[in-house]
This record gives sequence, C-alpha cells and structure tokens, in this order.
Amino acid sequence: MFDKIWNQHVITGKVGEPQLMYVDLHLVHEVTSPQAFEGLRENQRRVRRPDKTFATMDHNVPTKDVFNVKDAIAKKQMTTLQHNAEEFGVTLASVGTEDQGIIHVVGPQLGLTQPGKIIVCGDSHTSTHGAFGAIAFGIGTSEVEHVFATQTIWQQKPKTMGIHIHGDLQNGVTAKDIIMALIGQNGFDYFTGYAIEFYGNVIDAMSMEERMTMCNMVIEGGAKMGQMKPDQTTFDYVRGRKYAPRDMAAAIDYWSQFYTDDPSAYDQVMDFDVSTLAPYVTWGTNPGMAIPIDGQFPEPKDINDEKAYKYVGLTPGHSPEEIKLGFAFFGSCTNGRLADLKAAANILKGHHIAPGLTALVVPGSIAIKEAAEAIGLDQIFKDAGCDWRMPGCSACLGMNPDQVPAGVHCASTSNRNFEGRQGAGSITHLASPQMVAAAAIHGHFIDIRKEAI
Ligand SMILES: CC(C)[C@H](C(=O)O)[C@@H](O)C(=O)O
Ligand code: SF4
Repeated sequence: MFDKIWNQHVITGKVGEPQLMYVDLHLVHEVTSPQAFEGLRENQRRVRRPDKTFATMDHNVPTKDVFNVKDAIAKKQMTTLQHNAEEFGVTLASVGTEDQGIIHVVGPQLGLTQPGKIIVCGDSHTSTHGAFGAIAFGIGTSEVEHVFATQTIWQQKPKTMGIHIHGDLQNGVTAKDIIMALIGQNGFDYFTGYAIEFYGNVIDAMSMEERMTMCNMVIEGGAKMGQMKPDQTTFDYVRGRKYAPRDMAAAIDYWSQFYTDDPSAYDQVMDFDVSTLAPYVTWGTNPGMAIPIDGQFPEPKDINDEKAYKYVGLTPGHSPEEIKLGFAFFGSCTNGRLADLKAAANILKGHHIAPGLTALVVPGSIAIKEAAEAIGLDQIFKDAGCDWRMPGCSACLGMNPDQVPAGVHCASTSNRNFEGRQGAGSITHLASPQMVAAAAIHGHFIDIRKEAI
C-alpha cells in the first residue's frame, strides 16, 4: 500500500535518495507556520495551492474565555496566523468559527483527509491521518515554507513495517492500549523511521476514531508514520463530509487499489496478539515507560529511568494503582473525539470524581462539542464534577492556560508524558479515556477489566 501511494506522487528522483513528492493536502496551525509565511513574504512568493492548504488555531487557544488570550506569544501567534491566512488566501478555521478545533481532528472531520493522499503538516501528530490509508507525516518549519511555495516536498522513501494485530480484545482494552503496549514493550525508539501499516482482524473491526488513535501515537515509538488500508469503514466515514469527493463512487473505486497485496512486501513484519493485553498506563517521562495496569513499575535499567523516577516521585516495584492522582485530562488529537468522550461519559455516568481532583474535558473540535451536547454528554461530565470546555490542544501541552500544577499527577488521554509537558513540574500518566474516567472516580488507576466502578 505504501509503495502504491508513494509511486503515484513521485515527481523526480530515485529510490534511496531524496525524491520530490507531490503534496495533496497541507494542514497548518499557528505554532509552526509564522516563519514559513514570513519566508514567502521575504522572497515575494505566494502559496502555490491555497485550495490544498487548510489552517486551524489549536495550541494556544484558551478553552475558557476563548477570545481573552493573555499570553503575549500565544496572542501574537494567533493574530499572525489570522493575518497570514488573509494575505495568502488560505482557509482558516479561526477561533469562534464552526470548524475550529485541533488540526488532526478537523482534517478528518471535514473530509479533507482521504485515502491515497500525501498529507503533511508542521506537526508530529500528522501521522493520525494515515488511519485513512494516506501517507501522512509531520514536517519542519522550513519544509512548511517549501510546501507553501511549491506544493511539493523532498523525501527519502522510508522503510516499511507491517504489524499484524490479531486476537480478541478483552472488555475495557482499547486501541490506545494496543499502541501504548507496542511502544511500552519495544521502547520509544524501536520503530524509528519506519512507515508502519497495521492490519489484521482487530484493525478491520475498529472504528475510524480507534484507527486514528493508533496512528496518532506511532510517532511516540519513533515511527515516521502509521497507516491502515482504507475499507468500508473509511469510505462510510468520509461520505457526506464538507470536503468529501462529490463523486464518491469514483473516489471509492480509486481508493480501493490501496492495500498491501502480500506481507512479504514489507521490509519488516511484527506479530501482535491482543488476547491477553491489559489496559496500559505510563509511569515515567516518555511513552515507552509504560506498563500494564496489573504490572509493577520496573527496576531502572539506565540513567534515563533513574532520572524519570526522580522526576515522577515513584518507586520501582509498586503498582500503577498506587499513584495518587490530582488531575484528569480528557481531550487531545489522540482521544478528543466523540467516541472517546462517549466512552469516558459511559463510565462517569452516575458517579462523581474523587474529592480534590480536577478534571478537564476538552472536545477536539466545535463540531464534537456540539454533537456531545446534543446527546447530553456535557451534563454527564458536569454532574460528575468535571469542567466542560471549548476545543483546543488544552492540557495536552502547556502552551495555553490549561496546565497541571507542579508535583500533581495527571491521568491523561493525550500522547506525551515528557517532563513538564502539561505545565512546569506536572507529572503525566497516559491511558485510555475509559481508564482515565475510572481513575478520576477513584482518585487512582484501577483495572477496569475486573473491578466494578
Ligand atoms: C507544537 C507542535 C510543533 C508539536 C508537535 O509537533 O507535535 C505539538 O503539537 C506537540 O504535540 O508536541
Ligand atoms: S492535541 Fe497535543 S499532540 Fe495533538 S497537536 Fe495539540 S499539542 Fe500536539
């Protein structure tokens, strides 16, 4: 599949060397675009294909009092994107507009993300879009400028890895746990540089939301991108969306060629049986420092582990159930979609979060917020004692007012647990929305497979 899409986009160059690739969709946000637009201006260039470029504001946006941006840098980045979008004719889903949200949530939601495309964005979690059977990867700011100016990018073809995901998932075990386990069991750099294709009965049965969660996090294992072959689930998801192809029959006909004929086509293969998989939780300061909920914090194997233990204030040999949580975060481009909010609300319904715990619920987009409100999810969260917010990256990273206080342990549905990621001194524990919901009720993680909540 990877080669089929790749070969259709090569403009010039040989395999083994950088090749010039055509880009079908360029997604943009306020953090990595300012210098790129500035570069165009300095060189008196324009955006070559504004119709293939789409921007949102997400990282800096406050989720409460959204027009009152207090931080000077945040404000500057937001107004700069507004001006740049106007000057260069790029469509921008600005704050307060109906399409606002996290770029990796909004692209798929609007039907911009489609099978067979090459999709880039100045953001590492661009890998999310590979869930549709696209080639989608993050690029740097100088590359953003190149794509603006030429609608092309130089890329060396990555190696491919096929990961066969099979077996039967136990109740309470999710797509998030699969990707966290793959990274936890193999290490945060094991997949470095690979274009991964996930396949097998577990993937076939997944919703687009679940597939996106997995592809979103592949880069936390070092991978260049993740993919799944487009199928009926993909086509049904795209159909009817704002920018979906008008002739869906013709599109589906074209998209249907994108599958891997034979696993021998991959440079490497891996087999992953999910049948005994437990929900996963991270204990440390990179997503590779993850263990099953019924496991124990491991003995430190190097200086990084020792540093991580020092930062998080935990001790080897203990259980994740012993972490005393002060914060829960529901949201991000990993798990801020309607299905994720539904899964969390299902668990929180009729319960209250633990005394002293703060819980933020941040839908990935305005559309998700409205859809959630239409089915009463906001009320379930509020009744449980959670704070229901406007969309944005929020507490996924400390670039806006939503921050986890220093020394506080946060159960989070996001994708990164680096030092200070959710605010200076904050301690992040990544998990699925279901696990975070149960943890919020109890004030500590529990094994949702066995305990009554
Ligand atoms: C700000 C941006 C460049 C960054 C990324 O590339 O991923 C952010 O989205 C993140 O999740 O850390
Ligand atoms: S939600 Fe988090 S991971 Fe996703 S783009 Fe925003 S900051 Fe990056």
